[in-house]
Amino acid sequence: MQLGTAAASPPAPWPLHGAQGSRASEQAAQAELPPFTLMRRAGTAVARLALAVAPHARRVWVACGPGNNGGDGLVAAAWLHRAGRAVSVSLVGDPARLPADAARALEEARAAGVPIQQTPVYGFEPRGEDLAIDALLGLGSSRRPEGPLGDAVAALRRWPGPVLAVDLPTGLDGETGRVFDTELRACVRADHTLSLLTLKPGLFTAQGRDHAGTVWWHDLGAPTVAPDAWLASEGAVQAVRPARLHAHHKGSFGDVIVVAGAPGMVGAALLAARAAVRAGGGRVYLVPLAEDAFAVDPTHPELMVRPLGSLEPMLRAGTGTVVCGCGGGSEVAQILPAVLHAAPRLVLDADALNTMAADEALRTLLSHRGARGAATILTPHPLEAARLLGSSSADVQANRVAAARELAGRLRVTVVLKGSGTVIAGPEGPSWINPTGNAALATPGTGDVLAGWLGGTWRPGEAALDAAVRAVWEHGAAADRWAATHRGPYPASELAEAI
Ligand SMILES: NC(=O)C1=CN([C@@H]2O[C@H](COP(=O)(O)OP(=O)(O)OC[C@H]3O[C@@H](n4cnc5c(N)ncnc54)[C@H](O)[C@@H]3O)[C@@H](O)[C@H]2O)[C@@H](O)CC1
Ligand SMILES: Nc1ncnc2c1ncn2[C@@H]1O[C@H](COP(=O)(O)OP(=O)(O)O)[C@@H](O)[C@H]1O
Ligand SMILES: [K+]
Repeated sequence: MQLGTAAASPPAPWPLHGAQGSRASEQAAQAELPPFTLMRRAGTAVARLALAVAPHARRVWVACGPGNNGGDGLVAAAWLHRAGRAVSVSLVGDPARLPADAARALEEARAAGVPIQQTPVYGFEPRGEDLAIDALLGLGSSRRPEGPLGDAVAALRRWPGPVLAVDLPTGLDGETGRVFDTELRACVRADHTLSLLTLKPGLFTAQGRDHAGTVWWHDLGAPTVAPDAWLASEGAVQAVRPARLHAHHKGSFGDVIVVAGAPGMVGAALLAARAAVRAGGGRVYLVPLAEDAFAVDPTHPELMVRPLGSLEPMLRAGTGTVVCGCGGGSEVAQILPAVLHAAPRLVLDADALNTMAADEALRTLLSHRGARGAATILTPHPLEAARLLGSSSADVQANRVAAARELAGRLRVTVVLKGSGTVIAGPEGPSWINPTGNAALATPGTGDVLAGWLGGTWRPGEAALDAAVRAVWEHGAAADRWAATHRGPYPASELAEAI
C-alpha cells in the first residue's frame, strides 16, 4: 500500500467509505461543481499516476467499460495521448448508452484522435504496450463480469505488464472486498489501484489486498463526508500508545492472567503468556488448564505459573486483564462462568469462543458484562465468528466489516475479526481495518500471540477499541518487518519475542 505522506508527523487514520458513503460524497461534489469537472479530475489523476508508476511507458492500453468508470478511463486516455503516449482504447459497451459524462469523455477522446476499438477484447494480445489501465467497472460493479466484460477481465489477467485499476479492480466489491466470482477468476489483479473520491474498505480486507496492489487515493477535491470506517495508521496507533514514564513501576501496567492450554495444547498458553510479558503487562500469571503442566517456564522465569485452583482467588482480587481460551479445549468451559463474572478486562480467544458459541447461557453472561461496564474483546477468526453468529465462514468473509459489527452489537463487546485486513469493531461507532500484517502470519499460534499481546498491552481504564487497534497494528507490523528479510511462515514463538 502506498498511503504515506510527506508530513513530518505520522499519518492520521484514513477515512473509508462504503458504496453509500461514496455515492453521498459523489453527490455532494457534483452539487458544488460544474458538470464533467469530477470526471475530468478523475481521469487526469489516473493519467498522472500512470506516468508516475510507469514513467517509461510509451504505449498504453486502456480497457473502458459501459459506465462512468469507463468515462474516467477515456479522459485518462485522451490526456496520455496529448502527453505523447501511444494510447489504444478498447471500449466494452454500447457507446449510444453511455451515461452523460462518459459520453462526453468519449466524444473528447475521439476528437483528440485516440484510437478507439469497439470490438470485443476476447483474445486480446498485447502488441508492445507497456501499461494497461483497467477502467471497466468501478463502484457500479454488482455482479460477476460476464460476456465481453468477462473477456476484458480475462485479457487483463493474462496481461504480462503492469495494470493500473481505476477506482477498483474490476470484479471486486469495494464495500466488502469480496470477489463476485466465488472462484476468484473474474477479477482483475492490479499492481496499482487509484481510489477516487473516497477510499473504499474493500480494498483493504478479504480479497482486496490480493487484487488491488498498491493503493493510491485522490479525493478529487470533494467535500468531506463522515466515514463509515477507518483504516488504522501509524499516527492513529501512536495517539493511543500508553507512555512508559520514568517513575512507572510494574504495578502501573496492570496484571495479566492467562488461563489457557488444555492437555496437549499448553504451547498456546505459553505463546500468549510470553507475548503478554513482551507487550508490557505488569505481572503476568499463567494458569494452565492442563493439571500438572509445569511449574515454571525455564526460558521465561518472569512468568508466574499458578495452579488452576488459585484462579478464583486471583479473579476475586479483580484487577487483572484475563486472557482466556488459547488452546483451551473443552476444559475451558469449567472456568468461563467465573471469568465472565469477575474479570474487569477480558480477552476471549479460540476455544473460549467455540464454547460460548455452543452455550447460550454463557453468551447471556457475556452480554451482561457489557451492560455493567466490564470490557471484553473477542478475537475470532472467520470460522469462530461464524459459529458465534450462527452463519458460515463464507458468509462472514462476504462482508467482514458487517459481520464484526453484528457480533459486537449482539454481545456488547469489541470484536477483532482476524485475517487479511483484520476488522476491529465495537457495538457503536465506525469500525477499523488494519493494514499491517501479511500471509507470513498464516501459521499456527500467531493468534495466541495476538491474544496475549492484547492482554499485555491493554491498560486499566483504557478503551477496549483503542487497545485492540494498537495490538493488531503492532502484531501485523512485526510480521511486516520480518517479511522484509524472510520468506515463508513466521514461527509464532519468534513472533512472541519480536513484537
Ligand atoms: N460521475 C462522475 O463524474 C464520476 C464518476 N466516477 C467514476 O464512476 C464510477 C462509477 O460509475 P458508474 O456508477 O457508472 O458505474 P461503473 O462504471 O462502475 O459501472 C457501469 C455500469 O455497469 C453495469 N454493471 C455492473 N456490473 C456489471 C457486470 N458484472 N456486467 C455487466 N454490467 C455491469 C451497471 O449497470 C453499472 O451501473 C466510479 O467507480 C468512478 O470510477 C468518479 O471518478 C467520480 C466522478
Ligand atoms: N494473510 C494474512 N494477512 C494478515 N494477517 C494474517 C493473515 N493470515 C493470518 N493472519 C493473522 O494471523 C493470526 C492467526 O490467528 P488464528 O487464525 O487464530 O491462528 P492460531 O489459532 O493458530 O493462532 C491472526 O492475527 C490473523 O489476523
Ligand atoms: K476499474
